[in-house]
Amino acid sequence: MTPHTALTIAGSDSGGGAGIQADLRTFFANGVHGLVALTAVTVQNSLGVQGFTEIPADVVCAQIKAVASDMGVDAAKTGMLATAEIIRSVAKTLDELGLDFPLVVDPVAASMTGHSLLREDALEAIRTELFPRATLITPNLDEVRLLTGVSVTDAATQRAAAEALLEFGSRWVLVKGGHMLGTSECVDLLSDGREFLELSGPRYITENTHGGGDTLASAITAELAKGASVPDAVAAGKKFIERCVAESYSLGKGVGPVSPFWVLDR
Ligand SMILES: Nc1ncnc2c1ncn2[C@@H]1O[C@H](COP(=O)(O)OP(=O)(O)O)[C@@H](O)[C@H]1O
Ligand SMILES: Cc1ncc(COP(=O)(O)OP(=O)(O)O)c(N)n1
Repeated sequence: MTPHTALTIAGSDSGGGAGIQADLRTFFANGVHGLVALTAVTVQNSLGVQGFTEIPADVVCAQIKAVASDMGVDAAKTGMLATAEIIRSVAKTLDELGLDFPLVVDPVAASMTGHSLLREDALEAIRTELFPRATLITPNLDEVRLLTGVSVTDAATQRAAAEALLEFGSRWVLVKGGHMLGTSECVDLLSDGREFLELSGPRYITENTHGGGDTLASAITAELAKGASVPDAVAAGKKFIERCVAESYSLGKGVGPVSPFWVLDR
């Protein structure tokens, strides 16, 4: 049987923990065929990002058009987009394609080691060009602060952040709570402005969470590709990432990756 398809528009991580590497294995683990539009090649390992080179915007868009026109796209996600020019071109290409599939926008601004993954002005371009086209946006708390100025420290500020982010035009927002300090639970807040759904799970004690945001967003995208509603897709994605964090491992001298290997025993 031909599987559903999910497209990732994102950068490559030479360390294999995040970016398209994380997206493709998550798509596979969730039973969808992964398609790729590569935006940048990063030089990185467990200690951080040493640099990156972006792919020309017309080549990024040519990849999207090539797979969409031939294979079809059931859902798409964006990760590292590198430059404002790439972001504007991707938005235009999605419009040309009619954007008739769900779009998950993970507004990746920096690696968890603090290295920027965007050139100047690019986060603003994600906000203005992609958020209004997004089915769901999935910022972490650093990205929430950069985008809205809201510092999330508890449930009330998490809700205020969700409301502020929805003003930018996405249909749904997931304010991820992985970086909330002093909590024994990891609570992600999903909202469309009417419903506010708290997705709560145990906080595992580990430093090795590289690729966590990418893995969650691509697990959600895979579920959307198969036809799930946004709340069901996010609930499934949260279960998937929890297990990946629980089984994360050390690799290299710095931050290790979340683990997809448990799916082999399913
Ligand atoms: N230590 C942890 N234990 C369990 N789940 C976690 C942990 N850290 C992050 N998560 C979950 O992983 C996902 C990614 O969250 P977060 O770390 O906030 O974003 P990002 O990886 O983009 O920085 C969220 O669903 C979050 O709740
Ligand atoms: C190519 C690439 N894309 C995304 C990231 C971000 O990954 P990470 O630093 O692990 O942050 P989260 O996955 O936790 O958001 C990256 N480093 N490289």
